[in-house]
Amino acid sequence: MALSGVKRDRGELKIHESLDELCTDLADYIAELSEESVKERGIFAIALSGGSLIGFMGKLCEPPYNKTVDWAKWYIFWADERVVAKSHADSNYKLAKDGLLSKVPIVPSHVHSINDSVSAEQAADDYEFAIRQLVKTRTISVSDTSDCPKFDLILLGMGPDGHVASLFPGHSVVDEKEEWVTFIIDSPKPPPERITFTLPVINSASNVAVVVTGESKAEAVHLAIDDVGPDSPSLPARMVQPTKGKLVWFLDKPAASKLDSSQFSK
Ligand SMILES: O=C(O)[C@H](O)[C@@H](O)[C@H](O)[C@H](O)COP(=O)(O)O
Repeated sequence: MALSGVKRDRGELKIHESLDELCTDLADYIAELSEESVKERGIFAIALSGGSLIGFMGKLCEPPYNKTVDWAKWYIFWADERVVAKSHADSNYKLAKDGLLSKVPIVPSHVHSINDSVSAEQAADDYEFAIRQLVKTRTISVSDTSDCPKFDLILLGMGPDGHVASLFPGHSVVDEKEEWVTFIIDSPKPPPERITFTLPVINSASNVAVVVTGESKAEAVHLAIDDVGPDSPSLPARMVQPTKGKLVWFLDKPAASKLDSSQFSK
């Protein structure tokens, strides 16, 4: 059974005994949010990331979810994308297409991937423009407190350095406040050219889930969640603090192994 706890300002923590348990819990969580959102506004606007996340979402392609989720109402976006051709092995679009989107009946015109034939800067501008059009028509809701888009769900992974989306520690993109989508051409994790949602957009979402597994990330999980004091490095993952939305961490035991355990109950 998963351990869970709520940490003030750091959201809900769910710690799983096994990856299989984590995947089932994640599929349940996404399916429930999809149902709620479709009931409320007829649409589910979800932003994906790359990395191991897509593999962890695999159960959505299996019964019962493949038949019970209202896939026709899903609109797909990317919280970050590598600026490579959509057919390239590094493409987050390709990862999601092969691992999820091609296996469930999503409407092709609801899949909003980046323009991969222009520079990173242009791709970020084009993506922000596309999102602005969809906010205008309320395919994506709008935040009550800013003019930012309010995605129904943003799914993030986290690197061992504490990066989320393509917001890397110490990089100026972490401080971007004006743009919704920005770009980098010097990513420490290859490939170097990427576009990424900015923190104001991530923090305007109705729901944000960060999915993190493995011992190599335990220290960053600790720094992102525990009360570590002002002298500790402020990781991008720690800056994920939805203003009004709900934050949930999906962890396995190795990733959670350095967390202060006093916050959990069975
Ligand atoms: O495009 C990317 O590189 C990702 O979106 C990135 O932010 C990823 O989510 C983390 O690096 C975690 O990746 P893993 O789960 O594979 O470690």
